[in-house]
Amino acid sequence: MGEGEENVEDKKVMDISLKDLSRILEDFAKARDWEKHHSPRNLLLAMVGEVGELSEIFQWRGEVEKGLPNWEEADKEHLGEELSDVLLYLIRLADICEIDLADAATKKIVKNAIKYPAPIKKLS
Ligand SMILES: Nc1ccn([C@H]2C[C@H](O)[C@@H](COP(=O)(O)OP(=O)(O)OP(=O)(O)O)O2)c(=O)n1
Repeated sequence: MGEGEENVEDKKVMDISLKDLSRILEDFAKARDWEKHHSPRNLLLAMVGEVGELSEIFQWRGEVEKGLPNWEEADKEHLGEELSDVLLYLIRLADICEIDLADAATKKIVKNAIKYPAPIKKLS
């Protein structure tokens, strides 16, 4: 097990930065000599594959209620894993492309707020 991996597997992580996850994924790939496979295109295709696996969980279920009240715990756990696979490939893709994802996402939220201003609430 590489540096940082024990930490994320053994206890519930309440807060971790995108940068920390990036470094863990970099170490993970280095330890397995996978860096040669982690090209932007390969990572993008792997991520899209995981989006497909994520979609399969929702496929044929009909509309799903917020909080997934009627789901089995095992299905919720599976959902968490597929969401994580998408996130991890996205973070790795951004890192390999030398995009600071936290910075880019924060700037994009600001841009969205300018494009879609919230309606002004009247004082009553
Ligand atoms: N070359 C690789 C292969 C895997 N992973 C990591 C990123 C994902 O989080 C996870 C994906 O692993 P699998 O390809 O085994 O996919 P699943 O975990 O979805 O397994 P399965 O497809 O059997 O459900 O492993 C990676 O970084 N680089």
